[in-house]
Amino acid sequence: MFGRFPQLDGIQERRAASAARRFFRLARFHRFVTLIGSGVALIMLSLCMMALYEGRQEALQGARKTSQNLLLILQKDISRNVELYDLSLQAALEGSQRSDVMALPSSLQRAVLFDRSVQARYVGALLVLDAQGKVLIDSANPVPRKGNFSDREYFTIHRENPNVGLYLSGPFRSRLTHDHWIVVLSRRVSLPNGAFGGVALVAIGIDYFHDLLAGLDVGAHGVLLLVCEDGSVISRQPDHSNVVGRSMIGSVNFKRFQSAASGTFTGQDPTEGVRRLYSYARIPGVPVIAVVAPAEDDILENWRRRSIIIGGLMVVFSAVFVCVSSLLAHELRERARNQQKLIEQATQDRLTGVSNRHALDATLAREWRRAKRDGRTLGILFIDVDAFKSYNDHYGHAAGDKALAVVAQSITDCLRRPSDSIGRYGGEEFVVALPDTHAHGALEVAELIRDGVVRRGLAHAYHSHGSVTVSIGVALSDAPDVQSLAELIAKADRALYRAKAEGRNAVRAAA
Ligand SMILES: Nc1nc2c(ncn2[C@@H]2O[C@H](COP(=O)(O)OP(=O)(O)OP(=O)(O)O)[C@@H](O)[C@H]2O)c(=O)[nH]1
Repeated sequence: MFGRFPQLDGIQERRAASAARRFFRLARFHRFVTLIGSGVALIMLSLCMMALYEGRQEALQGARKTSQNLLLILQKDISRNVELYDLSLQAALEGSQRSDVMALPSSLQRAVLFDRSVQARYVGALLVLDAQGKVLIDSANPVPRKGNFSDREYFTIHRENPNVGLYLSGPFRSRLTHDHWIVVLSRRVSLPNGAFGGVALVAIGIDYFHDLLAGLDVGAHGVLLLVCEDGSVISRQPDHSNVVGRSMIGSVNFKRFQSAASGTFTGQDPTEGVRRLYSYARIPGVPVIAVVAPAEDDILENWRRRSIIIGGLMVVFSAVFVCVSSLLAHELRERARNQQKLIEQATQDRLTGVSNRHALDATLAREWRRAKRDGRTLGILFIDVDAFKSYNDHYGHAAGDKALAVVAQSITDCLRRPSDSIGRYGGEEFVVALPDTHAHGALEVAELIRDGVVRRGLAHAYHSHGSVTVSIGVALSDAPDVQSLAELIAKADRALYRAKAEGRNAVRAAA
């Protein structure tokens, strides 16, 4: 029953403590691994989305710049040509007002009035009309062609307003050139007294605008447009021939073109349902608005393709990252569990669930050191199950094991402070450590334990008390003859011996 208390192993205790620390670190950490993994994946996804969004904005910005450049080309080309045609117009107009020029022979007169620009590809004819609208001078024919143009809008505008200056008409079909679409650049002829003397005009074939737009690329679904400020379409790419001369008045987009000298906006083409990035500007010197409108789908086509690849890869990568984090967390959790099992196996008595001898030794050593350091009293209860040999002999070893587990649980139930601890010392012997406990308290706990075991009522017909009982020896570390833990245990052991000798089911304090 009584054995010598062995030397306590400090190294083993430290190892157990460090294993426990590792376990708690792992246990705490694995909960955060999935969270951190998901957080990192989310951050990576957000950064990728931001970069893709940035790419989208850059693509739109690039398209806006390209459109501005195209507008500039349109503005310069049209302005320069209008300026040249106007110079020819002014020369012809001034010449036609000089009597000496008009008195020249026809071929000489034409050489003075018309420079070579009137032979340019897109110029239909340069005409000077008299106050009744009849052709006075015709650049295309030495004998002026017959016709009266007093009903034309440009004619009435100049007749009614002397201050119009250079006027560009909307597109209309020419009477002189087989119904070809033209626009007319015109100036008023004023007599010396200021009265209306007719109109000088240059007819420009609409093909000029068409060819100009056809040379520019705005993507497969883009649109280029030249429209008069009064709303009549001069040219459009594509669908040029179907829309020339049509009015855009009432169109939402046209209202926006009118709202400022230049600008950009994203809008829907009402007839085609295509979203386009519209850039528009007025052509200096003439009442014409140039519009460059690439389709949003064309602008973003490359960006979309890139986004799908990068975004898809990023989503897959993030998912893999989260999966790996979860696997890592799972692995850590398993390790923590195994670590916990190992700790339990290393410190727990399998049969009773209380601390095994190894852990008990470590606990007793620690509490002894603490008691000595803090000047407090450590109480020790040495507990032995009475007549356990005969219990085993009569009820069998398996029943004996169960009885030991019941006794251990009964003892554990009596320990009220968290610092109190119990361990299986060996066989049917248990030791309870009661830190910071004086004689009165230790005896009280011992009595509680003894009584508790009796109350369990585990039948033991071959024991004089009729049920399983325990005997308890109590010793305290503040006794003058106790100089070491081994002496303390030995003292408790001796007190237990007395309890056994004096009838069992008893508590005895060390003398
Ligand atoms: N079932 C079981 N029996 C055990 C275990 N450990 C020790 N024992 C038995 O406990 C008995 C202890 O007997 P003894 O030391 O003679 O003491 P006792 O019969 O309890 O008599 P007293 O202590 O004088 O009351 C032995 O028969 C051991 O085999 C165990 O884990 N399970």
